[in-house]
Amino acid sequence: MRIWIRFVGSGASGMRPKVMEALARVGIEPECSEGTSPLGLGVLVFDEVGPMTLEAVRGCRLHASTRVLAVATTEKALGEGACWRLLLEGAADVIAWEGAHDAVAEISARLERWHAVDRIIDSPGVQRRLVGRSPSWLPVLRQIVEVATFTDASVLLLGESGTGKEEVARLIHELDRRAHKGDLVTLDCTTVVPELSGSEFFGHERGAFTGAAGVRDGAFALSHEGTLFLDEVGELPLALQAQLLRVVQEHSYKRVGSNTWQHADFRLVCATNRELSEEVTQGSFRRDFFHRISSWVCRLPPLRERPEDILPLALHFLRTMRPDVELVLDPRVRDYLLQRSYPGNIRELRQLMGRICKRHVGSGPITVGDIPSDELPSLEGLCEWRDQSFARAVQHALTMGMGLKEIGRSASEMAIRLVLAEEEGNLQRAARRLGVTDRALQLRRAQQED
Ligand SMILES: Nc1ncnc2c1ncn2[C@@H]1O[C@H](COP(=O)(O)OP(=O)(O)OP(=O)(O)O)[C@@H](O)[C@H]1O
Repeated sequence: MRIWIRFVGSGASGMRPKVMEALARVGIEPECSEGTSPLGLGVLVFDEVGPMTLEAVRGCRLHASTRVLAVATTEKALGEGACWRLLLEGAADVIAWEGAHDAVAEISARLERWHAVDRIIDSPGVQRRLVGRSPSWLPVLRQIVEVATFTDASVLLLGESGTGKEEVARLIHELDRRAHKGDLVTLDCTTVVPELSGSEFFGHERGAFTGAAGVRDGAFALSHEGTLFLDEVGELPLALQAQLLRVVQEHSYKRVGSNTWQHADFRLVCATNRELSEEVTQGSFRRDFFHRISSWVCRLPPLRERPEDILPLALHFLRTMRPDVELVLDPRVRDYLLQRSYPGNIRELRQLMGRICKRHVGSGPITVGDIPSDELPSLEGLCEWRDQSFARAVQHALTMGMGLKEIGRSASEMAIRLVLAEEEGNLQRAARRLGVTDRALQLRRAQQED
């Protein structure tokens, strides 16, 4: 496992030999990252949460793949809310070296777990299914992978339509490590008919009701040792939520028309695009049921919060739709895809790429003529269309109290991130696209961290 380490402050630097030796004893030999941009997993040792420490933690946010464990030399350094500040600035966890029962064991346990999660994320199984490396998406994906692989917790997926909830449910099932894994059973709660819902969920005995000609297994039995995915769980009627309380908690239930308890061992994954906690407050969703389905809540970001993923997703869809040829996007099409809004999120982008693909002929780049005519911006609206999202972002920054310097810095930081994502981390190509030299781009990134 390759990790980096950085010491901030004289007190921390003074501890360097002691820390390095202790880590080496458990087989961790980190590379010192002073002056370079840290990439991947790492440890930041500091003696106080001052501007230098906060800036160093912030610098790690530049690469979505970087994860930093902040280690205070003393417990005192974490007083007065300092650890929360570090977390909010981007640290993945915070511990104190002194005062910890066994600091090295704690560091090593965390790094090993994060490393295992990152390896799973890099595996073809995950990469094929869920594309994206943006700073808004990667932490969410890490959570999903961790909870799916290392726990049996039920998961509640929240997110707008088309953000990938069903795709994530499939991944959770795939990553489940049970030895004799059962099936993934999906039940769309919008299609559950109240009169038949009992049978749908619990199954029924022969003759339980008119038309029940034979014994039938319900969703709980079918998902035994597997995963039960309740899609659109926000649509479940209140009365049905009450009926499901016991089985969701204790995993035992009775078939309709039977007095015998059955047991089903399933992982529950629920999804909704509704704000369930608000519905709980309003009384339109049961509080007790909400708590039982939400031992782990995961909010999938809308596509507008992960602009760096738009082009990688678009190229991924092109590859799946036209596996015979490596299609590329003309710069103006790239620009169009980045400027456009996607109320239907990833599904909308996928559909758009499907339409573009159908119009495209040959094996050359996709050009503006491949964009369906009803998708084109009107001439009058063209300037506005191009400027709107940028203006909105600047407006937001101003509302947040950011000044010209910070706005300029954030804009170039974003441009660098977008281009690096598009160019799959290739510095030379990114520098060419940004109109700067490789060296200038490297310096720019280093400055952003200092
Ligand atoms: N990260 C991703 N990488 C590649 N494809 C994705 C990704 N996320 C979603 N998709 C694709 O986008 C489409 C919509 O995803 P999905 O059906 O999972 O969304 P959803 O949130 O469940 O939508 P809804 O709430 O409308 O049911 C699917 O075709 C899915 O394969």
